[in-house]
Amino acid sequence: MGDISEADVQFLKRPQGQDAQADRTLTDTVHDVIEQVKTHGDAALRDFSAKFDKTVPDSFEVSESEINAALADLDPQTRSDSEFAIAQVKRFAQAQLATMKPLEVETLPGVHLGHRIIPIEKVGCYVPGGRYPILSAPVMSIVPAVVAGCDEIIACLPPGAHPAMIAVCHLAGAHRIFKVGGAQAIAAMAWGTESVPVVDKVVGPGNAFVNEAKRQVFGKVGIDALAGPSEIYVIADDSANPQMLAADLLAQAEHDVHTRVGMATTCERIASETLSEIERQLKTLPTAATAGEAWRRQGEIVICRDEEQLIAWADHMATEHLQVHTRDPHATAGKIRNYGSLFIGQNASVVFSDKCCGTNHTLPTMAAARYTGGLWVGAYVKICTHQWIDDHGIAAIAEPAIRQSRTEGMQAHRRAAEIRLRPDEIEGITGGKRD
Ligand SMILES: NC(=O)c1ccc[n+]([C@@H]2O[C@H](COP(=O)([O-])OP(=O)(O)OC[C@H]3O[C@@H](n4cnc5c(N)ncnc54)[C@H](O)[C@@H]3O)[C@@H](O)[C@H]2O)c1
Ligand SMILES: N[C@H](CO)Cc1c[nH]c[nH+]1
Repeated sequence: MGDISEADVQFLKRPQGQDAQADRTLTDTVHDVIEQVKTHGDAALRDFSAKFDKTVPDSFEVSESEINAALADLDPQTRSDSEFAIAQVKRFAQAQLATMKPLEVETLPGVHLGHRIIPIEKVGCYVPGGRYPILSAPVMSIVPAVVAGCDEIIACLPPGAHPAMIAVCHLAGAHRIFKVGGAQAIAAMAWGTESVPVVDKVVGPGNAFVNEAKRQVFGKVGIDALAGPSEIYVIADDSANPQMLAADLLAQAEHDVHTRVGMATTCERIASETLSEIERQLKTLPTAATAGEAWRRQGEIVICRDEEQLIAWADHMATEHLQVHTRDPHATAGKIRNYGSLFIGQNASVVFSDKCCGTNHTLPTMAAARYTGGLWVGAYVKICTHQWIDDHGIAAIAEPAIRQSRTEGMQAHRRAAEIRLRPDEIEGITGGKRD
């Protein structure tokens, strides 16, 4: 398993290729945004807000009265649904945090090693808000930071975002909220401006500009993962329901014309029925302009020989969301390695995780699931090791360190080890005869 390519499977529908020129333009645009924000601070934020968001707020920071107004205007049912989502995400994050334990272990007599779990002090949560007011987005980025115990949690969202988004940022637990969007928000949180404070780590999903900016500021600040335009993949056998598959694929396709959606199946009937069903459902979908374009550009349907090939293909795609619609979905799921989050069986639609079931909806895209999972409470803490060595331990650990340092020609390292084993004997340090 593992080595599989497009030549091994049959395509009923292929996605269009990536546009390399568009990728280069994105990189250059974002580089310019970051440099301008780094050099000119708030003045650059004002320029980019005018250019990309067509609105410049009087103040980038959301005031207490704006928060209160946003809370007052929040429809009670919407508030209670958001509070439900907050509670669900909090419960799961708390349970996940409880699996992370501090460690103290004596690996040799006298050699004590351990780690502590330390919350990151300042985190910046990017809350996407360009196309849709995704009310669960602030919940996913902010609630785990609260659970982790971060001291300073700020949120940035586009200046045109719906006020309900501000209200949910507040309900989720953000300490300060800023109306700055896109790459300029990421640059502001990484480098700081007169209005926006520097953070230690930037988290959260966003469009291609936001993700390219996260990639470019990585190093100056930490980032969670690249969580770009949404993706969904479904693997299915002949037991699947094409109407459900089409509905799930279109649900992600409505995000963005860059959304990658696809399915692989061992059953040609399911493949062609899903293809027709997508076209049928698009006719009545109010967001068909975006969803239809995403499907035409990025949609794919693949036919695989058998379940083994289906699993190899899913691992090859390493998509953000992977739904498993087979007769024994738990057995199939247990064999898959690469996914941002796994949705096992027909009832587990991505839409539930998107909104409120409690797993985090911020997940790796662009095949980053090969090397990372999604945003979680663990992304807001550092696991930092420590050690202490008593007199028994010195005897066990110093000799190999001395020999290794000598072999490497690292004489200062050798001396620093030896002074602890034979304190009076080191020439050049304690006046002894040994060097
Ligand atoms: N992977 C995940 O976990 C996940 C979760 C939620 C949302 N998403 C994705 O987040 C994205 C949200 O995108 P969005 O656009 O609605 O909101 P967004 O907040 O990510 O981006 C809006 C910002 O983009 C900037 N922008 C717009 N056009 C620009 C241009 N031409 N040049 C430079 N900057 C520009 C603007 O400043 C604006 O504030 C979608 O692609 C969605 O699929 C992903
Ligand atoms: N599917 C997105 C993550 O890729 C999250 C989301 C929430 N609501 C709708 N979508």
